[in-house]
Amino acid sequence: MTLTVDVSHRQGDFTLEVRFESEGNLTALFGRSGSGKTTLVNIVAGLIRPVRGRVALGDLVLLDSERGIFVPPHRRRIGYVFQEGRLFPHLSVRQNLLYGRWFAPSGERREALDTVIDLLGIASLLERRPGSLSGGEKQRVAIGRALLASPRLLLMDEPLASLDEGRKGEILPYIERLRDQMRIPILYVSHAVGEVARLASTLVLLNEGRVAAAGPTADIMGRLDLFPMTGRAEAGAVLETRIEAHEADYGLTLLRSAAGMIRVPRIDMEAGTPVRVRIRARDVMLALERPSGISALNILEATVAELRPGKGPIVDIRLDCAGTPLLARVTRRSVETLGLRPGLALYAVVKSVAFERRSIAAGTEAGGEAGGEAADL
Ligand SMILES: Nc1ncnc2c1ncn2[C@@H]1O[C@H](COP(=O)(O)OP(=O)(O)OP(=O)(O)O)[C@@H](O)[C@H]1O
Repeated sequence: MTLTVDVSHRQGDFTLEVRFESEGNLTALFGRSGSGKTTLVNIVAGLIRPVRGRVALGDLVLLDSERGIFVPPHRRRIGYVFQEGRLFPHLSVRQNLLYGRWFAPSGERREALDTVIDLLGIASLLERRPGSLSGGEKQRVAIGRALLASPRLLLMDEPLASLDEGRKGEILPYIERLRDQMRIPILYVSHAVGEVARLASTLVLLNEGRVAAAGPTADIMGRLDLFPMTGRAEAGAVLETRIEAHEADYGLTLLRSAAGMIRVPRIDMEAGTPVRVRIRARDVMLALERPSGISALNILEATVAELRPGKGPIVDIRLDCAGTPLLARVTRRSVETLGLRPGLALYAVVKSVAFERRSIAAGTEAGGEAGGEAADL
């Protein structure tokens, strides 16, 4: 279902001027603090009425200032998951979930309680009170409560921001299942690049209240000009791959991608499963000749597409690996020594151990039917 947003708004000194369309199952709004993400989400939810604009979900118009249409928030049937779960502390998990279902119009309670409990793995928590749950468990219950209201759209505003790394890793697979198995579009706010790279089918990059770029996640992540906005330190390319085979003796998995075969630590999923991997620019080495006698297992043929000097000694490089962008970060000295320039053919070298669990995830199919668990390395 297409989400169309075209709005203008002013609050204090801040101007929001945003326009995008997304057909992805999970659209991430990504940008620095103060770029306007929460304002935009609140406009979509109907909590803020913008000066001008249009918001539509498929054929359903939620806002159209020209035609005088403004569907009030409680009529939009939009689920909202906040940074902290906001569960009712005096109700059990089961009661919290049933409270969510109360908002679903009768006859449209399509998300059966058991399905949601199973999807989010919260069966063992049902009789507990929120006070005794971990942060990750609370968020899973909050997502469940939102789902049971049969929303047309799910808004998730930094749902993992209050969790530590371990808890984030615990909840990400559930969000992936939600994305792949439920037919509810998700608008997901984050300023964590790893999270967005893993989850988003479409990425909308906001900068100072405007759309700096919007499109498929891999395309946006592969653009050097956006590094200042996506964050230089964590920058990396996203590759869509499929499991080719497992090398049981070595505990490795072989992935097929347009850029070539890639070996990563074992992923417990069947051959053929789509898997998305993120290769950080700082984990990629370059060689003019095919290296031999080297421990790194991944050697990909590439052509230099673009060089962009960063601060100090660093140069960011976009490579073209059979049409797929890969990013590398080397020193200015290496650029000179190797004579790196656009058009030069070379080899990109990536260690298998550079692929940590958090940089690998079950990928999304175009139709959103992928399913599968996140890689369990
Ligand atoms: N009620 C308000 N009145 C005036 N200015 C506001 C109001 N609410 C937000 N702003 C300003 O609007 C801008 C965008 O804020 P917003 O919360 O949408 O950003 P954000 O991208 O969600 O940031 P963060 O990641 O920190 O949550 C900020 O400059 C903020 O100070």
